[in-house]
Amino acid sequence: MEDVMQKSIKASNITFKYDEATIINNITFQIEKNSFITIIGPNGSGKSTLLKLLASNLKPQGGTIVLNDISLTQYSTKGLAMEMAVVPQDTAISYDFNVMDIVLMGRNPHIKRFSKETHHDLEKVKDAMVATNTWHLRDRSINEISGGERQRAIIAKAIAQESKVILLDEPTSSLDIHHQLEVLELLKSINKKQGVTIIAVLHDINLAARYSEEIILLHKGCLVTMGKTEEVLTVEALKKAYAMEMIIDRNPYTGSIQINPISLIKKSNQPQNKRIHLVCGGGTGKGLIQSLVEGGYVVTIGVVNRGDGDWEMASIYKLQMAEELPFSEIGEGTIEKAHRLADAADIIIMTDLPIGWGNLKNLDILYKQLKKGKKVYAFNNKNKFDYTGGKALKKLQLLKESGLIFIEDKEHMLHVLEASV
Ligand SMILES: Nc1ncnc2c1ncn2[C@@H]1O[C@H](COP(=O)(O)OP(=O)(O)OP(=O)(O)O)[C@@H](O)[C@H]1O
Repeated sequence: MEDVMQKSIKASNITFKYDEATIINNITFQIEKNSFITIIGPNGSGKSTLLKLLASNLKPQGGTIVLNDISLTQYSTKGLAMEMAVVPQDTAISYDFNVMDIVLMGRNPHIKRFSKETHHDLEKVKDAMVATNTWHLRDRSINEISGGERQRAIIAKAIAQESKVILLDEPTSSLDIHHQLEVLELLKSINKKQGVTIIAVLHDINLAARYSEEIILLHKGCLVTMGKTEEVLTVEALKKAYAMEMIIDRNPYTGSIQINPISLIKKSNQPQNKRIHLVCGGGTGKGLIQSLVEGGYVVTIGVVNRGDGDWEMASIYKLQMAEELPFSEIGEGTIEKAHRLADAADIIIMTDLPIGWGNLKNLDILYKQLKKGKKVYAFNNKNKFDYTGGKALKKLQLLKESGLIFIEDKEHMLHVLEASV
């Protein structure tokens, strides 16, 4: 019993259909009080429909939704409005009210029948309008302000309503980046300071990652996963929902996880099984790997250390690799594998990677292929190259004498490859 009381919302096996099409398919989840949760998923996955079900604007054909231990079906309109405010996706309003009148409507559940708003109601309205930066718009017609201003006004109405749950459908969709952050910061602050549960549909995964503590991930009306943001936003889960490869790292400024989608669409009229072996490491080859794979080349990698940026990118594309344990010196078996991969390649490229004692043997791969008469390219080093006290530089000199071709950067390399096809 105690457990149930803690839950703000409990949805059990909810199913919703439009005609014969199942839009929400047997979804079960619980949302704790004071949560900041976002619903994400690709277009048409059922996010808005789920929000409308939670708002009781739609009724599920199967399953139940319980708010604070009471089924949604038991609430009167006013009773539900005391508990829950809704900011819909479409904020267009057909009547020509001024902005303050609209925000004041948020106080309706609190105003007794046939009574007028009190000073307290007006104070609440003003507070909400100041917080959403709409107070200066109070006398303007709701239909004569911008879409972004209207969105903020509707959020002000929801805040003025003083309910313990606010549902929002894409609250930042028509806002510029400044107002997006302002609105999400505001929602975060009322979530933290006033304990208001925020449930928002967001299509921007990075904003969801930055602001929400928990995420519901939908795909074709089914729940892919739900849980703490960092646990839900995994490459696997996102791949399943969005049918795209993504790289996940951390935003160095905000510390929140950051999703970088990678397109896998291969161009058709492209190079035809030409094999390229890439000697890279430490993330110096990430961009090139992506461009080469998307360009239709068969790319092999190595030796790289497991877990580094290039290894991660190559793993996403499932490339053949000669890989070594993290921070380990290249072993005999691994270098042999790298030689075999390079033997099978038409072209060898070395990125702008630093060479230390651990990966010095990688230079031997280049030397062997030069001796075989293959084209071997190396990026002109912009960073420090030699961490072996001169040994790597000596080997580089030998490579130069053996015909190593230097290129400037990734774009230059792609240009050279294109010209040589
Ligand atoms: N009124 C309706 N009648 C019939 N089908 C509908 C209706 N509203 C939505 N749908 C369908 O239900 C599915 C889910 O729509 P929904 O708007 O919930 O998805 P969504 O994830 O919010 O999408 P988006 O990211 O594009 O806003 C879609 O296939 C949509 O075409």
